[in-house]
Amino acid sequence: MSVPALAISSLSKRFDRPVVTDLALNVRAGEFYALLGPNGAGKTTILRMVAGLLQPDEGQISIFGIDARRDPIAAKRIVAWVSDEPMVYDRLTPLEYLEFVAGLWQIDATTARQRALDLIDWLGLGPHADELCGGFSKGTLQKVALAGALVHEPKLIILDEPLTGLDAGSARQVKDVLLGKVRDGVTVIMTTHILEVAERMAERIGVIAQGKLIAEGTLAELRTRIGRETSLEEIFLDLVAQGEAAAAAA
Ligand SMILES: Nc1ncnc2c1ncn2[C@@H]1O[C@H](COP(=O)(O)OP(=O)(O)OP(=O)(O)O)[C@@H](O)[C@H]1O
Repeated sequence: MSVPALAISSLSKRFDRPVVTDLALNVRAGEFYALLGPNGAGKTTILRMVAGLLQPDEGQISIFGIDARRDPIAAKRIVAWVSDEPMVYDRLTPLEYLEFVAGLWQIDATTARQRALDLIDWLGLGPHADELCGGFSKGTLQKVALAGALVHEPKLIILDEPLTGLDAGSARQVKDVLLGKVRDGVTVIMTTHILEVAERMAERIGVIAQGKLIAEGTLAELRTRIGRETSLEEIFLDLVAQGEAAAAAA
């Protein structure tokens, strides 16, 4: 069996209260995995720990067999993190920004330019290629940030609500780029509140409530679990209600 893209075990994090508790989660290499859950369930906290941006209190995180807590630099080399708050340099154009990021990864200039131009093309950033990022709308910035996260050709792409604030055309471009990456063998893990996106794009869906994985599977498996032929929205609401009732009873 191939090494999983992500293997999390016994992961816990508390702030003023427990936010992630004894979490186990596995994502296969090459899989498109959607993480769903109500507001405040702990999705971003989990993904920030995976991306090495937040220190867990306990637990193990393995990324393609690399112990991400012990060797965070090796893990970061193969991971992309795209947050829902895009941060790019205002005084650079998308091309300059992408070449700058490629330079940080020590990618040679010719390869960097080609990758930057490809990403600009795939994400429909061509019309803005020579404008400064400082003047961009949130949606355009979101696409530049995504391009920046992909320039080192990561094996695992982690996205927190990547489609928020994007118009239909931009959302389509981002979805196409992500599906293209999965076709090329890259693993994608994404949080979303747009259930239709999870339904259409993800091979497996994990449902988080109160920092725990309360259900996981293909849409068909989740349907079987609640025993009704219904929409993902109904399945989601049912599972979350069950998870919260179980947590309250514990
Ligand atoms: N740095 C922090 N300090 C204190 N509490 C935090 C911090 N980061 C997150 N939290 C709390 O942890 C809980 C989980 O937050 P998190 O952002 O992980 O949830 P989420 O599932 O991503 O929610 P949403 O769907 O609303 O984005 C929330 O109650 C949040 O207020």
